[in-house]
Amino acid sequence: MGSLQLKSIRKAFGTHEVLKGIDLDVTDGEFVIFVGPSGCGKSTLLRVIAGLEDATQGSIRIDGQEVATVPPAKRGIAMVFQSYALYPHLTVKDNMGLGLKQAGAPAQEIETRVSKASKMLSLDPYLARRPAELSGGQRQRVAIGRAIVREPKLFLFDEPLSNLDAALRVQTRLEIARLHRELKATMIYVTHDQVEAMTLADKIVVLSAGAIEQVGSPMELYNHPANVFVAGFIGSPQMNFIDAGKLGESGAKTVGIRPEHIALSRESGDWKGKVVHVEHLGADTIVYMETEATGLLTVRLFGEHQYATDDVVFATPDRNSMHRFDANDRAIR
Ligand SMILES: Nc1ncnc2c1ncn2[C@@H]1O[C@H](COP(=O)(O)OP(=O)(O)OP(=O)(O)O)[C@@H](O)[C@H]1O
Repeated sequence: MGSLQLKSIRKAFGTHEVLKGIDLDVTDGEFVIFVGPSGCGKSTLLRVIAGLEDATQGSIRIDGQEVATVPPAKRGIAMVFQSYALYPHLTVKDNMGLGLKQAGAPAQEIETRVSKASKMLSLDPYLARRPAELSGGQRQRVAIGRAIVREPKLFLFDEPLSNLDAALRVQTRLEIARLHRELKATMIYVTHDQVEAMTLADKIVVLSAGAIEQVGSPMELYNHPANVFVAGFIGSPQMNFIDAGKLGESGAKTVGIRPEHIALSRESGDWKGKVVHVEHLGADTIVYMETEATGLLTVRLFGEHQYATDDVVFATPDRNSMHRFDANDRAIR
């Protein structure tokens, strides 16, 4: 079991309030991802859950039990850090078993659990090595293995893949998804990476300046962002925002349209403009254009296209996919 309830969590460092009243329910087995701009409080929230920081106020319940005053080691939590935090002088096997050993588990039990985790993570060939003799990806797997052997109620990950190169990030991301399926464990994960958030999460929590902007499944956030902040934060390239007045849209202040919901033509369309830059990504082409009606517009086209800077083009938005926001930047449903 591993459910988590946060109620009115506040955290201040001196007079600087970093978390401004966080309420969140995580159900057993859920994969929850915290995203938000740098400094919004993601890591602090994770550290408060782990007990590495004390909340200034609020309640934290794990499986219904208040843990705000329970020390980190007794919360049934295992945390995986970006920096791996392995002991350099211990072998992989001893690094993985250390937590259990310190908790006084019998040697046979440690052996069994380490062996099971090392098979899950394909670490068997490296058990006798020390961290310095491993690649970054292997070290991160050891750090994950060390968390698994403790059989925690909650796994907490703080940007675990950000020190890995792009290919290894993808591979490790798939491994974490598989582990989540196999372990059916509750996981809470902080990342900067949109793709990680969209592909791993059951539920994404979007934070800004210490408060929750929206909680929802990846597709809920993508299709129904609650406000301009979430609309601009989720999705890459970013949603286009256009002054509603310019489009003759009454009742809205801002209209949002995602780059993938705009069609381009050389002959005709709603907004005439000029291409200012083109990015050829192989599978996609990103066209940046300037139109009188909208200002700078980003358009994402599937496949290869021969548009070039200074071409005159017409953009047509898919009107059914437009988002409308009121004067308070809230979505109009
Ligand atoms: N120990 C501390 N003392 C004082 N201020 C702190 C401390 N830890 C964090 N902060 C401040 O709290 C705010 C939130 O920091 P936090 O690390 O939680 O943000 P984050 O969203 O994880 O950022 P990033 O994405 O850059 O890692 C920042 O303004 C940071 O400077």
